[in-house]
Amino acid sequence: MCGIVGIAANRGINQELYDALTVLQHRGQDAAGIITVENEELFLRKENGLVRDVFNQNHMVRLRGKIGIGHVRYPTAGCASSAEAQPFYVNSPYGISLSHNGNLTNAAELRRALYQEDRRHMNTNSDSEVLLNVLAGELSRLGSLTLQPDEVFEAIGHLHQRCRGAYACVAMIQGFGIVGFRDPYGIRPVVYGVRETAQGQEHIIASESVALDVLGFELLGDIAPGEAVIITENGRLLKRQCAENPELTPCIFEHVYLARPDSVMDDIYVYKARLRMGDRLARKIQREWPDHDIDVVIPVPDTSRTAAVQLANELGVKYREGFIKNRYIGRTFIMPGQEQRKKSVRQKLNPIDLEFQGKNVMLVDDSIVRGTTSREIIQMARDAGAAKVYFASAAPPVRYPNVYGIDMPTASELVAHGRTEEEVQTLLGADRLIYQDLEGLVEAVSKGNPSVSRFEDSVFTGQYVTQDVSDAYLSQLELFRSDAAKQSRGAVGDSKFIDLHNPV
Ligand SMILES: O=P(O)(O)OC[C@H]1O[C@H](OP(=O)(O)OP(=O)(O)O)[C@H](O)[C@@H]1O
Ligand SMILES: NC(=O)CC[C@H](N)C(=O)O
Ligand SMILES: [Mg+2]
Repeated sequence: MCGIVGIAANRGINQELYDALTVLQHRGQDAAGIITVENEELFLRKENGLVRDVFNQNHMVRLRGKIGIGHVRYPTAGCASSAEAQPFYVNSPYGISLSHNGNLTNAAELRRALYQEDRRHMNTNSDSEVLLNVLAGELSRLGSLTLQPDEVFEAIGHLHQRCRGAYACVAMIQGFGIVGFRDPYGIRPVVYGVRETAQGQEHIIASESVALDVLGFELLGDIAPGEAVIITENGRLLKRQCAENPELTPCIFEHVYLARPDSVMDDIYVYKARLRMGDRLARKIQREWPDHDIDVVIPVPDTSRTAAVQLANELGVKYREGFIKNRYIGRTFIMPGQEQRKKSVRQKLNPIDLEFQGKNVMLVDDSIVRGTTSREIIQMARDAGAAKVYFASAAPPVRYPNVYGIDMPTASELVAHGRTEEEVQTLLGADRLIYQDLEGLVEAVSKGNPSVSRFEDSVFTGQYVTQDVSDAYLSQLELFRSDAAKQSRGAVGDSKFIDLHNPV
């Protein structure tokens, strides 16, 4: 996942883009960027780091203009170099920049075709640069001197025919406006909204509705799978379905972990979906372990809190905040290397001993992925004096790699891959481990919008909705993106990179 935003307003939007990115920071902590345009001149600032570190006052005053787009990055392709921070920019045609959330599954083929057919050269391994060049290629074939909305819609229709995988995007086309679009399965989220001002309407496109709330925009809706939404420079909003067979299949993991609880996605309140995950999990415990001896339910902050509170309610057991989170440490799971992730769990969470001493505690997390957090936290609970340590996961076992914008490229790094639940329990050192069933999770999420009949749930099932993910593709991905591969290339961190980017 990454966070994307685009704003077209009647006054300077640098501060609002910045504010939107801070609200989307949970979607990517590695790099951030903003590009704006004024009088045909583009202004770009992007760098590795958190939003607050990337932009200083000098950068902000130089980001002039009433139209712009931004990005926070969590790399899932290429490497962590600042050269792959987004938005990406290409000068021809028109001057186009792009912020992308997701991951293409046919980036390598597209890259070859772009060189052979269009003589387009790319110097990074980022799939987002490929996507931008596909868009640029289509627009240069179709676009007239004064670009028309119909031409943009048609170009995006062609892009859908060529690109595979997940892409929720916002592009800025110099002299035209901004355009948001979403892949034909709608795997990653993207919404749009409007704000009335004395000077007329202003519009926003963003990954999550929470960015609209904070900036005072009214939510108009989600960009539908395959759809494109154009906001022209003079504030007109137009939308059109550009894909032939769109089918909404949103990523269910957004609801488990990725999104903020105060966002609404595809008409589903993430917060309520998480409450229902707690409900379903409680029911499973009541079914399978009616004579449980849990004294207290303790969440693993932050994301699991919502599910845990409901689980405790349903079970009629005390809910206690037994771990205090250091608010200055970000999300551990989306950190780039295993060493950093492991170290951060201990730095991030500290137990309050008296909530553990002599008690049978049930720790609740939203998910167990590599097992980094659960292993550490179970040991911390024991060290704090717990009599028994039970562990519950609001999601089913994560057993398969993700290829659509979550950096889980390697099956063998997933603690539940090829293991039974009992084996995972032993490995994590829990006295009992309970996972949510997939049916329970799907029910919890889809109840918010029963018209969503299918979710992208490959991390649990190994079934990939785009149907183009072969074993060879997965092996290739593992070869390039596993923790071990990144480590041996020295690709975690940025110190090796020079300015015209040389991938490692
Ligand atoms: O099994 P693992 O590989 O450890 O991954 C799962 C953990 O990572 C996430 O927490 P994270 O610290 O990223 O963020 P949070 O504070 O939002 O819960 C998630 O909420 C789980 O706690
Ligand atoms: N997580 C994402 O959405 C990442 C976008 C893109 N694939 C990148 O690596 O930059
Ligand atoms: Mg967590």
